[in-house]
Parts: sequence; structure tokens; C-alpha cells
Amino acid sequence: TECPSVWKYAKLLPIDSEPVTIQEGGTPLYKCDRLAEKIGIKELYVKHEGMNPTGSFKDRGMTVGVTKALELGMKTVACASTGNTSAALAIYGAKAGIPVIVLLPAGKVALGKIAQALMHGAKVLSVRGNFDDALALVRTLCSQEKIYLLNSINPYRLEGQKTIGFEIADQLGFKVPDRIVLPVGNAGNITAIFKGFREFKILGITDSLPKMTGIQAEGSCPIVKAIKSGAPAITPEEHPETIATAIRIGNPVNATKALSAIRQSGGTAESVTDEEILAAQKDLARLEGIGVEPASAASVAGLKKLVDLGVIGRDETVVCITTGHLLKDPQTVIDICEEPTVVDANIDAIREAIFGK
Ligand SMILES: Cc1ncc(COP(=O)(O)O)c(/C=C/C(=O)C(=O)O)c1O
Repeated sequence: TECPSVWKYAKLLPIDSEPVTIQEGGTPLYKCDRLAEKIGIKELYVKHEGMNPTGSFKDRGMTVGVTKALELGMKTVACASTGNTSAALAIYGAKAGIPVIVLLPAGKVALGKIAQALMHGAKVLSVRGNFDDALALVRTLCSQEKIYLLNSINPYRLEGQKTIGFEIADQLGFKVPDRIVLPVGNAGNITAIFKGFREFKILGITDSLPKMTGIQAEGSCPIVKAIKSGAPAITPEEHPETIATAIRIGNPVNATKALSAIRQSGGTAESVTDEEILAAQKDLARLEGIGVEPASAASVAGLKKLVDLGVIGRDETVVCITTGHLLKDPQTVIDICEEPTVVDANIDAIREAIFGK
């Protein structure tokens, strides 16, 4: 059988040429019974997008976006990023053989992501400002030069990411889950996944739509505030703050589409504290063996909060999307875990450390 990947769904993607691919997609959908029991719901799956080649779901958008860049005869690609978008663009640009420019918020990008962007040969600019400043600047650059902008304002990114919805439906035997819960930053992914489920329904492949449920960090949650207030648009946040640096975004470019996806699907949005995010990161790792970076764990933290609040029913079938691998942000893990025990190299010291005698 065909290896599951983004390009399994090529007929539903707006690409006519040979794709630039590193076999992205086809990520595991884990049934998480121990985590489900702890949270108190009947059926919980985790779609682990950290298992993509570059370690995040961004690969799906970039395989389509970079292929389209070549189709359009673009010679250089660029993006602003909280880290994962830039890592993926660096890798797909390298695969495509074209130069990559990335703008990162100085001091606010996890180690693994910077390592990827640098090693794969991107021109990395560390901007003295936040992600939103960097995004405004790269949009200006791409309007002045013939450089292809590949942030999720570029619709081809969302075309690739909608395959997450296709795969979940595929993996559940075309039984659509009641709800998808995922972290929201620039709000491209929640928009894209809803599009995927909507397209499968229009094609008659499935017969329902999941409730799209976006989770943000309490210190960076413009989408949540708009959903709770019923506002037609977000109020951008000047100083977004969270340990989950991947979603430290105050002015999401896809806000309008995301608000529509949440409202059309009967979903919701909720915020969680950094502490709740880190607790969920540990639960995923220690109950299910799923290693994620902090932002990804916001999905599980938000699920727990919404179940406790009675917003999510205990009999719902829920899929949480974990968006990035633990190895992207090892420093945060070292900072929150207990130190290793240093021992002398002899069996007595080992036994003492383990058995205390
Ligand atoms: C691990 C992780 N989890 C969730 C999100 C939020 O997805 P969107 O709501 O579609 O933005 C991101 C986004 C990262 C960037 O925006 C970037 O890399 O520039 C992420 O890296």
C-alpha cells in the first residue's frame, strides 16, 4: 500500500509539478487510554505531528509551499517564525536548492529550532522585537523584492496542513471525531484542519464535522478573548508572553479564518496557564510516552480544563494535536525536571542512589 504522507492526497492539492518532499506526514494517531482516564473522558487520541521529518506539522505546509514557489519561478523564499516554520523552510529550501531567509524574535526561539535553521543553511536574522514585528518586516521585504513569503498568510501553507484532517479521518476509518483540540498561535493550523474535514465532507467521504477547539496561553490569547466576547475580530496583544514560545503571537494573521472555523464548527477557544501547559507536557511524556515541546501540550492542558469546566462532554471522542517534538526545546525540559543524580563510578554508589542503602 501507498506510504501514508501528505502526497497520498495529491489529487486534493493545488500542485501540478513534482513535489519537493522529505516524506512528511503519515504521523501516528495514538489512542491514549491512560491520559483519557486521568482527564476523565471516554476516548482520546493524540495526533503526534512532532513525528514529522523536521519535528513539527510545519513540514506539511512547506512541502506544498516550497513546491509552489518553484512552480512560480521564485528564486528565494522567506518567513518570520517563532522557530518551527523557519526550521521547516530551511530544510525544504535546502531540498529545493534555493536560498532561505528567516526572521526570528531575538532571544525567544527554542534551541533545537535555531540549530535546524542554521545547520540547513538559512540566512537567520535575529530581530530585536517579537514575532509580530518580524512578520511585519518580512512582509515588507517580500513586497519590495522578488522573494516568496511562506508564512501561513500564504494559502499554500494551509493546503498542505489540511492533510492533518484527511489523515485523522483516514486513521479513524472515516469516523469523524466529535472534537479536535489544538494549540493556536498564528491560527493557520486550526483553519487548515477544518478545511480538510470540510473538503472530505463535501466530497462525501465523511458525513460530519468536528468541533474545532483552539487553545492559547493565558499571556497570549487574542483568539480566546474574541471567542469569549463574541467580537467579530481580534484585538491584537502588544506584549504576548508565555513559556510556550512557539505560540507567543499577539496578532495572528489567520485570526478571521480561525474565528470562522471555530464558530462554524460549534467549537470554542480557551486559555491555559504556563503551569498547566508544563503539567500536560509531563503527563503526555510519562503516561503515554509522547514527547512534545511546551506549545504542543497546550492542547491537552486545554482539554483537561474544558472537561473540568463541563464544556467538553466526558463521552466525546477527542483528538488532540501535538504540534512539535520535545527535542525542539530541551532547555525548558531541563529547567523544569529534577536534576540527574551524580554518583561515583562504583556499584555501591549506584545501589545507594537507587535503593538508598
Ligand atoms: C509547536 C507549535 N505548536 C503550535 C503552533 C501554532 O500553530 P498556528 O496556530 O498555525 O500558528 C506553532 C506555530 C509556530 C509558528 O507560528 C512559527 O513557527 O512561526 C508551533 O510551532
